[in-house]
Formats: sequence, C-alpha cells, structure tokens
Amino acid sequence: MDSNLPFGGKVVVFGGDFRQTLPVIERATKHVLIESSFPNSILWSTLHKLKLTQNIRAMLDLVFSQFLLRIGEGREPVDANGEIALSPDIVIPYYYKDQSLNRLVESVFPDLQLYSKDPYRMINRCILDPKNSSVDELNELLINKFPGNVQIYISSDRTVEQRHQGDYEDFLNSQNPKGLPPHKLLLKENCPIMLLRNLNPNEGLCNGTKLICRELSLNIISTEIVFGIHAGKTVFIPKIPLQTSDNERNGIPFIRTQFPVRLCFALTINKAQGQTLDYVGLYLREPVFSHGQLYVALSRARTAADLKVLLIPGTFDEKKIDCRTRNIVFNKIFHLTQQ
Ligand SMILES: Nc1ncnc2c1ncn2[C@@H]1O[C@H](COP(=O)(O)OP(=O)(O)OP(=O)(O)O)[C@@H](O)[C@H]1O
Repeated sequence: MDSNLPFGGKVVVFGGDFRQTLPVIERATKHVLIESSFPNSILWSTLHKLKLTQNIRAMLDLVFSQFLLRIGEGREPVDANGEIALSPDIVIPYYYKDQSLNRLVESVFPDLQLYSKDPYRMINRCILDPKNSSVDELNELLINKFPGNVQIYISSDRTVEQRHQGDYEDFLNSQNPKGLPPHKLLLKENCPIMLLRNLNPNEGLCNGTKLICRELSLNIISTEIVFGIHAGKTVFIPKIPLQTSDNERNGIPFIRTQFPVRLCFALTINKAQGQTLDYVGLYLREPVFSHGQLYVALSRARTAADLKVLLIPGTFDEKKIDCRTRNIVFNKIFHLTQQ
C-alpha cells in the first residue's frame, strides 16, 4: 500500500474500557501489564478518541451504575486494609462453607429441574470466580446436582514428543491447563457448555460460544447454539486434538483429544468479560488478584438485584457478614489514556 499512515490509511475502529481487565500475561508484574496495554502503543497518540458515557446495561439502576463506576475507577473508599465495602443486600452471610455456597448456588440456579427442562430460561445465569480451580469445583458441584444421567468422557493425552509418552501419561491426565477441556468431562443432557475453540466462526461456533447439550453419544455430542443469529441451530461437536499453549507452566507440551468444551454453570471473571448476564453469583473464595476483575464481575449484571456475592473470610469463629473485599485498580492506566 502506498501510504505511511497507520493501517495504510484505512479506518479501523477499536473499542475498549480500561476499567476492565488488562491483557492476560502469566506471572507478569503490574509494570509489565501496564506496559503491554494499548495506551502504551505508538498508535495510541494517533487515534481519534470518542467516549461513551452511558451504561445502557445498568440504566435501570442508577445507584448501581454509579457504584460500578466508582469500583472501576478505584474511587470507592478503602479501609486501612485496602478493602472496599459491598452493600450487605448483595452479600450472602458466611456461616459454613458448604451452607453458604449452597445459598449462592440456589440464588443463581433456584430450580435445576426447571433448568434441565427449559435450559434457555437459565443459560444466562452464571457463577463467576477469579480462578479456574474454583470454577472447576463449582461446575462439578452443579453437574452433580443437575438432573439426568451423567456421561463421562475421558480424554486421551499424549506428549508432543512421542518418546516421553510412557513416562508422563498419568501426569498429563492430572493436568487441567486453562483453555483445554478437562481430562474427565462430565456432561448431562440439557446442561450448559462453552466452546473452547473457534471451530467454525461463520456457522457461529467460536471460542466462548454457549451451547446446550442435547444428545450425548460415545464419539459425538449434539448441541444447540444459544445466542445470536444461529440461535437454536443444532451442531455436532467432535473430539479434536488440542495442544497446550507454549507458555504452560508444567513445561511438558502435550496434546489432549477431547470434546473442545467445558461446563459453564460457572466461569472465570476473565471469560465472562463482554457478557450481559441475567443473574450473577460472584464467589470470592479468594479476593480478586488483578486490575478490573471486581468491576468486570459486578458489571455483568443489569441491576444490584440480579447479583449475589459470597466472600470467604480469611479467619472466622462464627457467622460472619463480612462485606469487605479487595478491589484492584491500576490508576496509571487511566493517566496513560489521557495522553
Ligand atoms: N443503544 C442500545 N439500546 C439498547 N440496548 C443496548 C444499547 N447498547 C447496548 N445495549 C445493551 O446493553 C448491554 C451491553 O451492551 P454491549 O455488550 O454492547 O456493551 P459493552 O460496552 O461491550 O459492555 P462490556 O464492555 O461491559 O461488556 C447489552 O445487553 C446490549 O444489548
């Protein structure tokens, strides 16, 4: 192209909200995360910026919408421990872990029988958690509670380097890297799942697409697309080989052959970014650990009435209504966007 302008002079539209999470970089410091975000790009100063000012999703609850902005911009007052206070109306009191967790689950999924009969009524209700490990625990709890016969799909895992296969098989089976389906995938008819790969974007099958399991055969699962122009369409999902990402911590690259899906009763906060949910249960077994996570999680709901938070206190002797939790906001990112 005969042009020195960015993108060869073509108009390119970017959309973003720096109150939300920053690029995910494993074990990166705050400095690296800020360095890697868009306002540090040489393109930033060349862009013409337009600001959206109204939160349409939460427009029916102005108090909530203003609270979200204070959380997102780090303006909500913090105590000596650096924690903000959530309204007791949205916090589930903590008694014992199982009891309180059940209350959270029942708030989000009040009737799993109804869910299994008419999954569309509840597919947009979800429990969010900062970490993958808690998300897996919650999904397992919910698939066990969900009515119907369970189908167990076991993946076959092999090392990329064939000669190491014998040494590592059990180890690979025990691994649960993010972005890969589990070794032992538990599914039931009508349960909600999320696709983990772009199988066929033109047909609506993208990474993150929500599906309902309809028929579970040995080698293929029949599912239904939930949202968008392809909603209601039946799609068959095969098992496919999926490789761990290069920066995976365990260091042994391997290939898992499995259906490229995970249950999605519960999702990580990062995976829920961009979604509008009918009901949000936020499970903070541990506080959020990075910029924007609390804002993203809370702002998936339309009103404060569509939200319940369970905070697990660090130490406790008895019933505890602890409404305080950590909010992480890197203010520097907002300063950079002003440039
Ligand atoms: N102009 C509008 N009129 C009616 N509803 C709207 C309008 N704009 C957005 N919405 C609704 O508001 C919700 C959020 O919209 P959208 O996902 O486009 O916003 P977003 O800025 O990408 O949100 P986020 O980044 O927080 O995920 C959606 O449910 C969408 O249907």
